[in-house]
Amino acid sequence: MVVSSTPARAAPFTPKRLLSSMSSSSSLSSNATTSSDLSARLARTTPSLLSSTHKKYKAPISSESRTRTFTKTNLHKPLLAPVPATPSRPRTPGAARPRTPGTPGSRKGAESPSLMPATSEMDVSNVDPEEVLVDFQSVEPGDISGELDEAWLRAATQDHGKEDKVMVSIRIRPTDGKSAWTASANTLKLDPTYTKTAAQSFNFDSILTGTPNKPIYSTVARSHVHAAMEGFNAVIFAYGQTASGKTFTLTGDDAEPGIIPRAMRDVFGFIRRTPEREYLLRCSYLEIYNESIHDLLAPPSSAAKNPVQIQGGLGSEVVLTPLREEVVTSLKGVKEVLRRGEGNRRTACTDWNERSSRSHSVFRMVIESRERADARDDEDDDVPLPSNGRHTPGARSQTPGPGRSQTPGPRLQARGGRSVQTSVLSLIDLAGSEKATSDKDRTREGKYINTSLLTLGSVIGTLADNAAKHKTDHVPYRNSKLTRMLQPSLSGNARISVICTINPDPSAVSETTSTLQFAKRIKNVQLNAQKKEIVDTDALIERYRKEIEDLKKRLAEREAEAPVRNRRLSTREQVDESKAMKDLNTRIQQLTKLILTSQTVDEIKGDESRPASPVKIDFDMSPYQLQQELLSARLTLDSQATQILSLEAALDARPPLPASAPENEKDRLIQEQSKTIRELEIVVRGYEENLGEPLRAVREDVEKEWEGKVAEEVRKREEKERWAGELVKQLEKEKKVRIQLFFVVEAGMLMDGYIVVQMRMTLEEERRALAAFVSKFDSLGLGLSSMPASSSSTTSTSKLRPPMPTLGGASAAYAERRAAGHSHDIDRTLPTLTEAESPLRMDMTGNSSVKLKPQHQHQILLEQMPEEELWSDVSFGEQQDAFQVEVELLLPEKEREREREREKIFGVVGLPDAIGRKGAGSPVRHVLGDKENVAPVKL
Ligand SMILES: Nc1ncnc2c1ncn2[C@@H]1O[C@H](COP(=O)(O)OP(=O)(O)OP(=O)(O)O)[C@@H](O)[C@H]1O
Repeated sequence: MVVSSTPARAAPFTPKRLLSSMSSSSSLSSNATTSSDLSARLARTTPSLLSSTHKKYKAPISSESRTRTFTKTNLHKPLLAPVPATPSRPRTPGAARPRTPGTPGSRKGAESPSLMPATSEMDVSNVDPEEVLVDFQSVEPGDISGELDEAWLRAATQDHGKEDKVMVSIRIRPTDGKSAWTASANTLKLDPTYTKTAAQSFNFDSILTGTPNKPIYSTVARSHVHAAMEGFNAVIFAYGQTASGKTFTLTGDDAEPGIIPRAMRDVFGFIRRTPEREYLLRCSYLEIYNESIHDLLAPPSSAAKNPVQIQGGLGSEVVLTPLREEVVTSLKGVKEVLRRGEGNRRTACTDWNERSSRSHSVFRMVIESRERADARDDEDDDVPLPSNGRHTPGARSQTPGPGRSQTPGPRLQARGGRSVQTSVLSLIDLAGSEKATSDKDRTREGKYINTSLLTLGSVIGTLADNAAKHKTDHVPYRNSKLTRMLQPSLSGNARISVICTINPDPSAVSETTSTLQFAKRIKNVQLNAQKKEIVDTDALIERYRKEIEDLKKRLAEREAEAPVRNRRLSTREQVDESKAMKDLNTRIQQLTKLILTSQTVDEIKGDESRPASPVKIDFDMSPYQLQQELLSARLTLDSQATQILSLEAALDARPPLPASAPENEKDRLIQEQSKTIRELEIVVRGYEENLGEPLRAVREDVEKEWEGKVAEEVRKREEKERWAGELVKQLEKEKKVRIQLFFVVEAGMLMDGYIVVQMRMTLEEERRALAAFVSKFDSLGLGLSSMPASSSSTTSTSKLRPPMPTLGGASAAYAERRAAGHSHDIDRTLPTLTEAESPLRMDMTGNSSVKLKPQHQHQILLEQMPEEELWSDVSFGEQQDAFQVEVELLLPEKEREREREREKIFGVVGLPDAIGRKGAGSPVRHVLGDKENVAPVKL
């Protein structure tokens, strides 16, 4: 924007009279100001003030007035003594630090001449706002110079203020000692050596370090100040532990002006760069001390007597009364206001800060603006008052919005069709949270401070929670003056920037962590700032009035000419003429209705007797005119009925709007939405026509290709499932069979055992019978003689020569056969079961399923049998001569040896002693049982 290229105006909205000693030089040279006026005002101004440059913002220190010693040179040296986190020990009385005054209420500001009511020329309850407007021409170039460098302009491109979240930045106070925190552009990490818990790390919009305040302003405040200038409410506040640098950030000092003075400079810079608008600026300055609100611009005596009260306004708005607002027209004026307010602030020396703020301070600027008349070239600008001299009450009322409800004072009015925007910029320096001190007064203040900060924390916590979980829980705004005052902004109708100041010292880790937790919570609060705009109805009404006058004049002229003219006109022309007159009438009625509607809003209450219908009947009309009137009224009714129908249809078709949308924005929103709908329809149509068809074709192809494959896969899967079902059934069956088989085999085995025992017994019976028979046979002398093999050739037996019985012959023959019979094959074992028959094939390991068992396990089981059982398991041969062999097998090796010896000596087979033995030691006990009374054969 090229400011210098804008042409100068003849008599624009520059202040027409000097309103304060702080007025701009252009004002000073105004015609309305005489030189004596000027010198009188200058006399009231302190010399330092007159010579002040834009760098001197610092107000004289109030009650504990002490000069700060910051200079450009010492800024680069270590500046700060480490700030202890807690008061470690009580201070010695009479130490170097200046004493805190006994009563904080005794404010030195009261003595300042500038605080006297007479000097406050800008306390302008009676000032005509039109005369104190500020525009680009009234801003002195010197007021804005020095800030417009490259970094400044670069910062202007980032507009955090547009977001619907609170902008949260951290400023780390420089320290000479060790820092417990490591900072990057957006992240702050706590050194693990200072925490016992898990590593702590925080993310914010920006992390700022160092002493210069200019980058701080560009980063955290500038976009919000601009938002306020554009019509949005904006709040910037500093929060942090005591002595962490809040006041330094907000107010600063001569060398490093803080956010407030820089914001004021920026406000005038903005006005200078906006030639199309004019502004009305009003400032107020208050503090909340021990839960009561004090007007810092009012004379201290009256401020103490009349604390400011908070009253409810419209919706969540608040009204502060009585609160002084001062109109400012230049930067110097603002500086003066700031200086007075600063001087009245309560500060005191505490254990941590030589000049600690003992209150929350709020500097507010109400900004009202409207388009400049010459920028608009509005023909109605100089419209005189209506002929009846009546103003439209709606337009004359105070400007609605935060400005109106807060305080009385001059208000900018919408004019000549130009609407007014109203917004409030609040710059807040909160008192710092702190711990109890040795001083009673400070401790009491500290309690109030901490309580209101705690309430702020819980309000923020609830708001953040509500936003995150879409809840509408009660927010305890009323629990403290601070939160109640901030209610309109915290509930969303403001752009908020918070700068949390921290002390990086390791001894302050817990306080810093709690500040960072607060910062984290407030980041989640949801905002939805809206512009406030007051539409000018006066100008519109004036326009209507003028039109009505014109129309009436034309109608009267026509009516006057009508009798003569009608005689000359054809019937058709007469109809046309009557139609034209009817149109004029209709238009007059419509405009009258519009005027009445806008006036009704404010007048109806005071004028109950006014007729409801705005149409007035003129009883002086001629019958012809009345007929025409009737005709036109009917036609109007018809067309209105049609119009209503079409309007209703249009209303139905209207896109829905949020209920909260401001009235004056609705048309624009509807237009925007209709445009978006049209564009979307075009996009959809384009998609259908261009992309839709090919995509559909591709989809169909793919579907076709995959249809068969999918069906085949489904079929295969079903088949597999069927097969798996069959398998399961088979397995079940098999399992059952195996279990049955197992039981059968078990039974078979038992049966086998039984049969074997039976057989053995039978054989044993037979053997005994045979032995008894042989003995008997021989005892009867019927035994055959033995026939040695050598003589067999000569004495061989034949049918003719049968062998002859001899005494003991049978036994001898038995012995002979025994001697020769060793070669006999004797089946010593029981017949082996076939593999299939053996019950030992079954797996008895406990598995439920029956499995085949390898043969060697059968053997292993046998091997594992005790020796005794082995013995008893030996079978007897069926042949009668196998008996001896059986005996041998049953005897241990030594017994067998002895047996062989005996055989050699006696030449006969004798039953071993062992056979005759009784008791557990007998190996054949089980076989012979109690039948061992069979005596051995004795020769
Ligand atoms: N970033 C900084 N650079 C240089 N000096 C600083 C900085 N921040 C704070 N200081 C200095 O530290 C001291 C305490 O700062 P300040 O008074 O701003 O703290 P505070 O947070 O406002 O404290 P309180 O809550 O007690 O009012 C002051 O002397 C101030 O100049």
